[in-house]
Amino acid sequence: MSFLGSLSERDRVFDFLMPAQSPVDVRHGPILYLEDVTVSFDGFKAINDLNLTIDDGELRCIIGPNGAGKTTMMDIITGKTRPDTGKVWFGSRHNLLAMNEPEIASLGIGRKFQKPTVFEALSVFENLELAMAADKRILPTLTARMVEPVRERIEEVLETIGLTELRHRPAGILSHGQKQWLEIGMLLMQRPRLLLVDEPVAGMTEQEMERTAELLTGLAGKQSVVVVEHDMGFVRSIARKVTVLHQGSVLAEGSMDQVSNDPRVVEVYLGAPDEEA
Ligand SMILES: Nc1ncnc2c1ncn2[C@@H]1O[C@H](COP(=O)(O)OP(=O)(O)OP(=O)(O)O)[C@@H](O)[C@H]1O
Repeated sequence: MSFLGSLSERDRVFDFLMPAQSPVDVRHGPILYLEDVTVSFDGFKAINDLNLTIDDGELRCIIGPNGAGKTTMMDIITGKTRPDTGKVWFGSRHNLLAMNEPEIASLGIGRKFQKPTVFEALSVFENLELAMAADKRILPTLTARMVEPVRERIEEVLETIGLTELRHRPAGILSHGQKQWLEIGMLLMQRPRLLLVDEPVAGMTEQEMERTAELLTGLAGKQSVVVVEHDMGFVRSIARKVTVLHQGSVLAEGSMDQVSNDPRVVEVYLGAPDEEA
């Protein structure tokens, strides 16, 4: 049966408009749970007995010096890197270590890499449309027969990312910040439960940073958001709970004030208080 034919057979139009197929169970605990996770590269422990929990709807900032293991941690959550030991669970139902990358993504874990990867020749709207289709080969068919729920979802996301006015402009003309928001929008099209965002404000203007802070804090609650960022001013502006990674483990965790006054954090990462600003 053709793709469009199959649509008429179904009581719902697109899977992306529905919650993740196998719901994440957070009734008795966090949405993300890492226990005693260790991974070595050629004998070097990039992640070393890491324990981390993220609550449903939480916005968590992860900071730490270069090489602390932040990227490797994200790679483990998304299934790109397999740990040597430990447990990684998404809610109480999904053991992420038993799943591959596409399976993990389909649970509703979206990852935003530092560099934006939008399709520059396509319009903002088309980029969102493209992100919606799990099978990108169906895009031409979809464009010709746009269904209302899809359009509504795109409009909703355009509003969230603040690009409604630019919806018909090619993504190539967007500023760096706008491209980053578009890419976040592309992830939102799939209604993720957990968003992992790597250095979202690198290269942004002050104004773009402020808008990004509003965007990310606005997303929290509806989904869980984990932000890895080096810009301490930005972290301070969005932070609720902050986790400091160092040598592959959690060095400190708490409010921004708590961690930035922790002498161990000052020593390995932030420097003397007067250098912090
Ligand atoms: N595939 C790999 N092979 C060998 N070593 C690796 C590999 N991936 C990461 N490492 C090492 O593991 C450590 C942690 O790296 P990671 O990129 O996770 O740190 P990070 O906290 O993200 O750093 P940054 O802030 O610079 O992005 C580093 O010492 C890095 O060199």
